Amino acid sequence: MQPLLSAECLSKNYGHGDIFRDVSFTVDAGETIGLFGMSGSGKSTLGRCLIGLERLSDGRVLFEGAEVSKLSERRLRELRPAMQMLFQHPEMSMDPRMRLCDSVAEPLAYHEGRERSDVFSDLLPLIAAVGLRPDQFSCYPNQLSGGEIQRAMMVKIYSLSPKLIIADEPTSMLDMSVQAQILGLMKNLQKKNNTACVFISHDPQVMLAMCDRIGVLGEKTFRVMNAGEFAGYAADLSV
Ligand SMILES: Nc1ncnc2c1ncn2[C@@H]1O[C@H](COP(=O)(O)OP(=O)(O)OP(=O)(O)O)[C@@H](O)[C@H]1O
Repeated sequence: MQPLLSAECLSKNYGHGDIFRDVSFTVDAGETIGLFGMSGSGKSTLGRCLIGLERLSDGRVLFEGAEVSKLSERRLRELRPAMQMLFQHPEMSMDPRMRLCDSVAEPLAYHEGRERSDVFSDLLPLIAAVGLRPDQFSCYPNQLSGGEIQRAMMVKIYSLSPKLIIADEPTSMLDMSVQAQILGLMKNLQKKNNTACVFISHDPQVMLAMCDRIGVLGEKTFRVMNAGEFAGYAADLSV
């Protein structure tokens, strides 16, 4: 079976030497693969390259067999709902002047050519699934907590039924108990929708809680480990 995503010999440099080099891995439908590495190792850059938000220096990314960098603007726009990104600072992905009901409904409304208010009523089951109340969506982003905005962000992203989510440290700004709740929600939604995920984090415990396999970005090296192997590697790091 063809993988959902194939990363083949990826390299990136900004003109001052490679940030990462020779990165290869695959992601199957419904699978979560971690990207782990120290600060500055290139995790976020790699995540952006995977879905065509940033240009690679070398190598190619195939999404459902099609090379992402060779897709036309139109095809990339059509594919956008299938490839979503969840960020560390969800408030930056929400327009501060827009009520949350409009923000979360906007992508699906745009994609399907419908009114936002019409789309919002379709999102009620998803809103319940992430543990929010519909009335909270009358608020502006600055009226909710970080955990609540990340939940609202999940409504916005999952409304598009993505096949792949690049989650870039989505819980690192949240306290431990809220972090555990959000990770649990992500796991449930992924399982229910068979969504694949590339989960970026520098926290070994989060990697082990979320990921089937983990790609470790080292000093110009990249190695994919299974969870057992990674647990041993992480234990050595903390000695
Ligand atoms: N647009 C850019 N232009 C030049 N250098 C960049 C750019 N974006 C990232 N970098 C550099 O690439 C390197 C990797 O950055 P990146 O943010 O991908 O690392 P990271 O592993 O996600 O780090 P962190 O865990 O601290 O978020 C850093 O040295 C950064 O300064």
